[in-house]
Amino acid sequence: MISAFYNGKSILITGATGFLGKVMMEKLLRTSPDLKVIYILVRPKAGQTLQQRVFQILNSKLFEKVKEVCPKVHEKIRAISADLNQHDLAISKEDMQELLSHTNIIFHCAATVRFDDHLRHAVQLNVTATQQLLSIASQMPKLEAFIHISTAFANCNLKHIDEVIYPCAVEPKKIIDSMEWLDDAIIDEITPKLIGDRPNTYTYTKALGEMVLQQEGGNLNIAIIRPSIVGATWQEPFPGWIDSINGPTGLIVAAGKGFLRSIRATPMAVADLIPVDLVINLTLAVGWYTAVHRPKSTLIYHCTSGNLNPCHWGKMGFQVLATFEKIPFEKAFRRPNADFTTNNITTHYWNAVSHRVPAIIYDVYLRLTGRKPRMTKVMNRLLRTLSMLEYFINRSWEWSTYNTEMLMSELSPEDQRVFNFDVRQLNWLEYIENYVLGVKKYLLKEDMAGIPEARQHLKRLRNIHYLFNTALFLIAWRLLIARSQVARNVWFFIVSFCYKLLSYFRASSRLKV
Ligand SMILES: CCCCCCCCCCCCCCCCCCCCCCCC(=O)SCCNC(=O)CCNC(=O)[C@H](O)C(C)(C)COP(=O)(O)OP(=O)(O)OC[C@H]1O[C@@H](n2cnc3c(N)ncnc32)[C@H](O)[C@@H]1OP(=O)(O)O
Ligand SMILES: NC(=O)C1=CN([C@@H]2O[C@H](COP(=O)(O)OP(=O)(O)OC[C@H]3O[C@@H](n4cnc5c(N)ncnc54)[C@H](OP(=O)(O)O)[C@@H]3O)[C@@H](O)[C@H]2O)C=CC1
Repeated sequence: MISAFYNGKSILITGATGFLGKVMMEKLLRTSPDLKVIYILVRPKAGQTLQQRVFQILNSKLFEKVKEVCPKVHEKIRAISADLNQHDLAISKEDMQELLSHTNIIFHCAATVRFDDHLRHAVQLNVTATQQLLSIASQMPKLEAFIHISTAFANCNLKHIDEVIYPCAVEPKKIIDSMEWLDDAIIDEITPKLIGDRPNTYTYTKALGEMVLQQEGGNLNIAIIRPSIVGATWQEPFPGWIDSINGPTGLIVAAGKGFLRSIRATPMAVADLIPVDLVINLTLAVGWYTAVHRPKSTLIYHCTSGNLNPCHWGKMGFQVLATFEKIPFEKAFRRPNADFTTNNITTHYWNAVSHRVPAIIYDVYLRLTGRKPRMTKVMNRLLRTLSMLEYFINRSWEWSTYNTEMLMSELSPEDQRVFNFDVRQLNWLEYIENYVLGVKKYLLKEDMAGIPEARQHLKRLRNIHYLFNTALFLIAWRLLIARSQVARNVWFFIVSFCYKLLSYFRASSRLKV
């Protein structure tokens, strides 16, 4: 039923070149190959035309399967030049006319997902662009549904989050207006006050974006999806696909390559990860439901795992490390062996001992061998990233999921299978193993044939590690016995004990002969 609904439709997707957008295009084309057209708003990027960007995406591994059912995928995608940072989204008059007269469904995925984006930029993309898209949508006579992708963390200042839009202290309109005349220095000064008890501009502006939908949605048929932390594909088009470094993925890379050795996290906090294909299945089901059933009010759907199938960061971290044993990453800096820390003192200690000192030693080695030092810079970036993510791995949230469960019960058995968003069916251990494998194959583009060499490399690193530790111990001991009578006495005791033991064994072996 859902597949049939999208056939013949003209669908507009923003953020189609991003992580979620690509998976959405793929699924739509695979399950509704007779859809009329997917309009995608794409901004030009340096050195690449729009067509080149789209061509690159459609020729990637992700789209291999879809070509079996929809060989002419290229003809179904119509890229429209747009920039969500610009007034009217910088869409040409002709393109705008085409969008206005044909679009049936809008999926608004585009956003800045950077946690530390400047408030002006985050407001422009996550709030003002949403407002402008709404205004465009309100002029579309054939529009059946406007589906907005928000985040489950838009209200992360609360512990229990319901499927409602929570108001922010300052009206979004006022924020949008003030961004036009305030200079950067003043914005920097007021940012902490505006974001209040949220950790960053991202979560704050996503919350403002929701308010804009509520206040300026007019008669539009709107629904909001709030996914938690989106991870690699679970099942479709194949397990483990991922091409984004955001969220846990970057830390999996850093741990697998041996840069990340310790991380401040609460092992028993819920890791509310959700596979990207599951998010997209729910989104497409919501698109269908919103257009066909036209609910009286804007429904919000939490796309989370914690209340139905919880997994904790401790279990997840453990499984990630276990997978590195089977499937090591290539050219690791050190052997993957990360651990969780739970307080400030141990975090500072391990950051110094496991992150900064090895980086300094390696940079000294690079300098001595005539190369440019770079490891300290890499480590500093990693530590900065860790500090940004820490907020989310030391807390647990509860999201109610009545609407999501209601929707599941509205689907036919066939739709429940094709657009499966039942997270209770997910086996975490299997999922995480496929995730790590997917990071290696699709993000790092490492060949599976290189695994034996990667194992050898890890063995060499282990030997270097033992050698280094032994040398360090001997140097420390030598310094100690030069300075302390007690240490000297202990040393003489150990040496004479070993000598006596050796003499005893020699004598007893001679007696036997
Ligand atoms: C038994 C115990 C075992 C322990 C084992 C440990 C194994 C580890 C596995 C599991 C660990 C769990 C980790 C959990 C992480 C939880 C994340 C939660 C996030 C929740 C968010 C809410 C969800 C959303 O709504 S939105 C999507 C999320 N958005 C993001 O993730 C964006 C975050 N990124 C940023 O904001 C920026 O990139 C920032 C601020 C972190 C860094 O900005 P900066 O300007 O300094 O640099 P960039 O140019 O952006 O990047 C520099 C450099 O860093 C790399 N990088 C970027 N992001 C990450 C990342 N997440 N992890 C690691 N590395 C990252 C980037 O690729 C660049 O590298 P280059 O080599 O320089 O190109
Ligand atoms: N990933 C996650 O863990 C989660 C994501 N979400 C939400 O899901 C949505 C998609 O996120 P995700 O796919 O991960 O993000 P990505 O960063 O992968 O993609 C963002 C998309 O927005 C586009 N975009 C950004 N700026 C502009 C602009 N000025 N003009 C036109 N397009 C622009 C990007 O285009 P370009 O390719 O040109 O950069 C890209 O297509 C977002 O709304 C996010 O808030 C919610 C919860 C978790």
